[in-house]
Amino acid sequence: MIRFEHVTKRYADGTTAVDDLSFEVAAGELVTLVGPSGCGKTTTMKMVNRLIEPTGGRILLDGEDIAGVDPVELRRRIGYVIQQVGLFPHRTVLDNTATVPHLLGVKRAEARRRAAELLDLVGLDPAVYGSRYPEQLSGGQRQRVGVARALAADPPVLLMDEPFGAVDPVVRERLQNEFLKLQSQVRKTVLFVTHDIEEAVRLGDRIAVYGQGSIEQFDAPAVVLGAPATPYVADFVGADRGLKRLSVTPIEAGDLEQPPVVHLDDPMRTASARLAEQGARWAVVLDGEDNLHGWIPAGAAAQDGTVREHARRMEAWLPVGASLKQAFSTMLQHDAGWIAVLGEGGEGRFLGVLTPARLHEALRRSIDADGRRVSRTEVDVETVG
Ligand SMILES: Nc1ncnc2c1ncn2[C@@H]1O[C@H](COP(=O)(O)OP(=O)(O)OP(=O)(O)O)[C@@H](O)[C@H]1O
Repeated sequence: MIRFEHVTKRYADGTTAVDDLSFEVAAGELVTLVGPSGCGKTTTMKMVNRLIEPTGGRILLDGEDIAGVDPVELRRRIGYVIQQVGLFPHRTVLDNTATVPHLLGVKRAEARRRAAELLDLVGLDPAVYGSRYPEQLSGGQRQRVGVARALAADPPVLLMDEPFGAVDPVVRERLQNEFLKLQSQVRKTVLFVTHDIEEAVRLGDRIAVYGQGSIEQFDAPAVVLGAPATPYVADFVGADRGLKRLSVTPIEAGDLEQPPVVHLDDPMRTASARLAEQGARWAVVLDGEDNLHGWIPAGAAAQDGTVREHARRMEAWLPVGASLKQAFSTMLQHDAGWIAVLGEGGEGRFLGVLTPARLHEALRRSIDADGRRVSRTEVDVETVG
């Protein structure tokens, strides 16, 4: 969708901001450009909507060299969100959002109707906020209007330059989550500039880590964190990259342990025998439909009645595909030594359990797999103890 071919930008004073840059962003993909101040991120971005012209190479949009496209026409296909949103101070939130479609010839009523829908989509009730003026909004709300406005003309491409840079960390995280949800619905092709590696990792399908004017690594977040391509990237992503990586590494079925499983209607005698046979300290309890009910400790091995009378509920569970960070956090939240993992969507069947040891193994296996570019199931890890 967006393709950089050997793009260079040398400013008049001789500064080379971007040097022989080549990369591609697929349709519907969100790529974050991350790197220290002055490394050329904004220059890269502004070349896409021709606010800056490259001095070498070319940029293709949907296969078309943008050098031959009229800049005004080009910008209609590209939404642009920046840190200081630049809303019109004397226009209401609704009119701010409706401006571009209206300029493009959409009838005023229709443009306003669409603007109200978009405000809703970014989490601002149009009935409450639509008639306000920008100065009557918080910083986070202004950024949301900026995103709604950029989406108003329904462009296939979005350029976002530190859009959440000026709000406090809590609001920032909320905006990031909302934006991810929004992106899963609208699936724009997005180039997103940030200097914050956490933000880059959370949002990006892939990340471009910039050195000085060039890309040091262009990969999925988990790969950048698990297998940094150069010492520079390792240093940039930080010493705690293992911890950051937890949040971008999903739980896979192959990571799970299979404890003894009993059913609610099993006689206790059967359950006790199964626990003893496997030398287990607890078993997972499923109901008649094989859905997770809870667990039963070996200590409750009374011989009378059914499992139902002794089973305990289990709240610590996650769907497969949730992140290892969520798994760790769920363990801590429920003070649980393990969590149950269910099929897709969380309503699925019981797949197995994740223990701290298994979590650690999963992390090591996925780092190794990314480093060697093989699938996680192909990796064996040796464990200590
Ligand atoms: N108009 C200009 N003339 C000369 N040099 C420029 C110009 N604009 C940017 N530069 C230089 O080009 C380099 C890259 O700038 P750019 O704004 O792309 O960096 P950035 O990675 O976006 O930085 P930041 O995160 O601080 O915004 C910097 O060294 C900058 O000083």
